[in-house]
Order: sequence, then structure tokens, then C-alpha cells
Amino acid sequence: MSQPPPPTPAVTVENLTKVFKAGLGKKAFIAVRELSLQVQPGEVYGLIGPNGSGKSTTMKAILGLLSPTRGKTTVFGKSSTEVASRREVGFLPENPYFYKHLNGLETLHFYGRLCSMSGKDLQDRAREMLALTGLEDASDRRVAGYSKGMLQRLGLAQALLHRPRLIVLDEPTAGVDPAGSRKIRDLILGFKEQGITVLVTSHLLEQMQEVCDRVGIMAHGQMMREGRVDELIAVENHTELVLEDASPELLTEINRLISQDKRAKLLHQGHPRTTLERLFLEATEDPKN
Ligand SMILES: Nc1ncnc2c1ncn2[C@@H]1O[C@H](COP(=O)(O)OP(=O)(O)OP(=O)(O)O)[C@@H](O)[C@H]1O
Repeated sequence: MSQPPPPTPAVTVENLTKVFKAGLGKKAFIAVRELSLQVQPGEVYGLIGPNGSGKSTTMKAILGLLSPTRGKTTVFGKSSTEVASRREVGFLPENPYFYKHLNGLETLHFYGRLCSMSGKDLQDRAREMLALTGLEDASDRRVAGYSKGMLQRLGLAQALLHRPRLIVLDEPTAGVDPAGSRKIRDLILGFKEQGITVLVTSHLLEQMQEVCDRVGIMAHGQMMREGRVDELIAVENHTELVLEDASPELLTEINRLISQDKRAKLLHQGHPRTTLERLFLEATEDPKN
């Protein structure tokens, strides 16, 4: 029996190189060098790397916002150079800009009309997206008064408005406090449940670890490591054992057995630590929520 053909990848980047030309007498700068990656439909793929490593340049090439010097990128099988490749893509830029005098609902109506949405479909979808991103109560407030976290969530609502199959998020939690970041993280996990493909960059590695299926680690415009998050972070020859209410006798017995083993070595014993993020959230949690 013949195998069904593999699904068309949501994103492909093939040998992408981007050289920025400098002014007269200055050296050209290679922002991305021979980069290749694929994102499969339904996957959450994270691009991580230090400032200036080429993440935004890669995303812009995928979105057709800049032309590669060499190599090519596709979205659902269509070259990023074709306008049609962007129809099913939602984009949240690093610092989304909105007209300050519009309120949240008017902002979504404005963007919806840019995507040829109109009438009841746009009205209903805008309300639905405001509810999804927790901005229902702020829908008639001017965007000028929105906090950084609210602006990012409005950006997400805008990116999702036209029901894209892929959303591209550039630093979606930059400048947002931990509770707001967590809301955005939960929204990303919700997209995944709906089968929406997500390509995201962030410096918050712990959050990337929580939401991404696979990550690519970039440095100096190149891919340094890539793989499934669980495989990349597993320390293969270590075993973790977390016990609750273990008696001193039990611990002594475990230690005795380990000391008798010819190969195993106890590297650490003690109380597991929570993360600073979790501690912060617990300490600042609003009891009403
Ligand atoms: N239009 C441009 N002209 C010249 N150089 C550029 C241009 N855009 C980006 N660069 C340079 O290319 C390199 C990669 O930039 P890019 O914005 O892709 O990095 P990044 O990984 O997204 O960084 P950050 O995490 O700070 O957003 C940087 O050194 C940047 O200065």
C-alpha cells in the first residue's frame, strides 16, 4: 500500500542568506547565513537566540517583508514573494502600533476591513477575539490608555481576526509582566489546540520551553541547535526522583543502595526549587481571580 504524501509544511526556509549593504566604504553585514528550517502544520516552533542573531530578519523573510539575498522561504507551499502566501498568516510584530484615538473594537474593525472582512462576520469575529484575549471589558476604551500587556493581547486579537492557519509572533511577551505573559502563553497553547501553526521568537526561555514543540537556537545568523524541546533539554544519563513525605529511614536506605551500586553516583539530594516566576505569581496573585 502506498504511503499518503507528507503534508505541505506550514513554513520552509531553505538556505536563507540576508546581506545588508552598508554605506560607501563600510563592510556589508551578513544578518542570516545559509539558514534552513521547516515548521510542520499544527506545530509551535520557537526561534531563540541573543539580540542581533537574525531572528527578526528570518521572520521578515518568511512574511515577505524583505527579500532574501540568497535562498527561499515558503508558507503553506507558496513562495513568500507571492501576496497569496500571506492570506493565511497572522502577524504580531515586536511593538505593534495602533491608532491611539481608536478603541479596541474600532481597532479590530479597522484591521478586519484591511483583510476584506465586513458586516456581521467582522462584528462577531471582532467581539469573539476581544473575549478570547480578555479585552471584552476594555473594548470601548481608547487604545491610548491600554497597558503594554493589553496592547500585546490586542495585537494577538488583530493577528487572529481573519482566521489564519499560521501565526507569527515576534517577542509576544516583551515588556509584559509575568501574569500578563502567562495569559499570552495560555493563548498560544489554545492556538495549538485549534490546530493553528505558531512561529514565535522570545528571550524568555522558560516560557518557550513551556509552549514550543520544537526550537531552533540561532547565533550570528546561523542555526546552532534545533530539535524537540523535551529531547534538547533531557540529560540522558540522569534520573530524577522526587519523593513526598519520605522518612529519614527511607532516604538512608536509598542512599545505602546507591552506595552499593558499582556505576550509579548520587549527584544531588535536597528540596526541589520552584521557579522565581512561579513564586512571583503566587505572591502577587489576585485572590479574586
Ligand atoms: N535593515 C537593516 N540594515 C542593516 N542591518 C540590519 C537591518 N536589519 C537588521 N540588521 C542587523 O542584522 C542583525 C540581525 O538583526 P535581527 O533584527 O534579525 O536580530 P534579532 O535576532 O531579531 O535581534 P533582537 O533579539 O534584538 O530582536 C543585527 O546585527 C542588525 O543590526
